[in-house]
Amino acid sequence: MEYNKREQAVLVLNDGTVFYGRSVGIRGTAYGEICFNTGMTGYQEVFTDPSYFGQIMLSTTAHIGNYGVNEEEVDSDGIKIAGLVCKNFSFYHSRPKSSSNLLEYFEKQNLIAISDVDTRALTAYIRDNGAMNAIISTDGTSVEDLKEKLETVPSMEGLELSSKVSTKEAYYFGNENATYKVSALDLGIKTNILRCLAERDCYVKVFPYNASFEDLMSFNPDGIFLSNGPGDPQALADLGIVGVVEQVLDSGKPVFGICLGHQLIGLSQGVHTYKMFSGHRGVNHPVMNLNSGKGEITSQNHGFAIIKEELDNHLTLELSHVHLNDGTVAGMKMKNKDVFSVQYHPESSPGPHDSRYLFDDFVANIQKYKRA
Ligand SMILES: NC(=O)CC[C@H](N)C(=O)O
Repeated sequence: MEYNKREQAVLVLNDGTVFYGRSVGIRGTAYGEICFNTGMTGYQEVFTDPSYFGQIMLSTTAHIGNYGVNEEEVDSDGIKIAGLVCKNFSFYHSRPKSSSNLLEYFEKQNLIAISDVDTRALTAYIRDNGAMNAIISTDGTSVEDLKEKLETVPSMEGLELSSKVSTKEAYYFGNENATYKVSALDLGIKTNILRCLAERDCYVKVFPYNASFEDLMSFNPDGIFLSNGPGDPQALADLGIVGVVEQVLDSGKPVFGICLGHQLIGLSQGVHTYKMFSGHRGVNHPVMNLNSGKGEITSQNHGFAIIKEELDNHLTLELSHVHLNDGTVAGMKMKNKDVFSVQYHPESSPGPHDSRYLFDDFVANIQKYKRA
């Protein structure tokens, strides 16, 4: 359909603020927490990242869709965001490696999306007013009805969402003749993490979020990986998963945690998480590695974080990486164990590869463990 013939669409924020645009997905309404991602490229990886489940994605980059869709550039089995808000949506794309255009992809995957929104104003508004729920509608529902619906949408704080995106059955990833074996707890794992492990000679068995410690050990792993994922980490911990994490840390095997996995390691050691005023989502977040003294530009996607002060003089944990924009906890390690975790995304899909060394460090810990 011609661009200027697309139906009018509307976005309503929790506080009643309204923005208008045009529908560039299917007809309907979608709701969730609205969050902005500042990455200029990598939209398909972002849309399929399970950590975004339940969130309406606001893309600050001015163009979405211009390089189409490539079936290989996914981080899970399909789109995970609840809806999309963007400025210019491209109905035409140009790229030899693309298999279709973004509109067809949205239609196939049932995504509700609106374009032609003043995304600069909207981003500034959310940045100044903090994380909030929103609803977008492309089917003509009145603003009054949308406001009413919005009142019933739960806050992200207190929401457990790993159960909605985790695998139902355990599965294997990589080459079964690889040198190392890793058990991964899937709390909403991004496929590129599995690729990064497989590339480093690891054969991975991926377990559902509610796997027991015994399940994870049944693979006789040389190391354990705790994944990223959506929702409030405390709500997931309350399901009892924090007890499994504690057993994993006590096992003496090397452990690596990313994002939600990192937050769970903290919760298992008695430190707390909090909901950030405005999360970190993009591909240019500066982080300092306190051990090497080097900076790294990282890919990030989180709305919760570890309370930094609680790491001061902590019995078992110490700070290893700091976010240079706001000083928040970007990474930590256990004092007497080969256990470390980061709040950001070293698999960087999308994003710069500065932090891929963390996968090498994990494998080095695995080698050390196997030698001992
Ligand atoms: N990428 C992630 O794992 C996100 C973790 C958690 N859901 C947060 O928003 O902080």
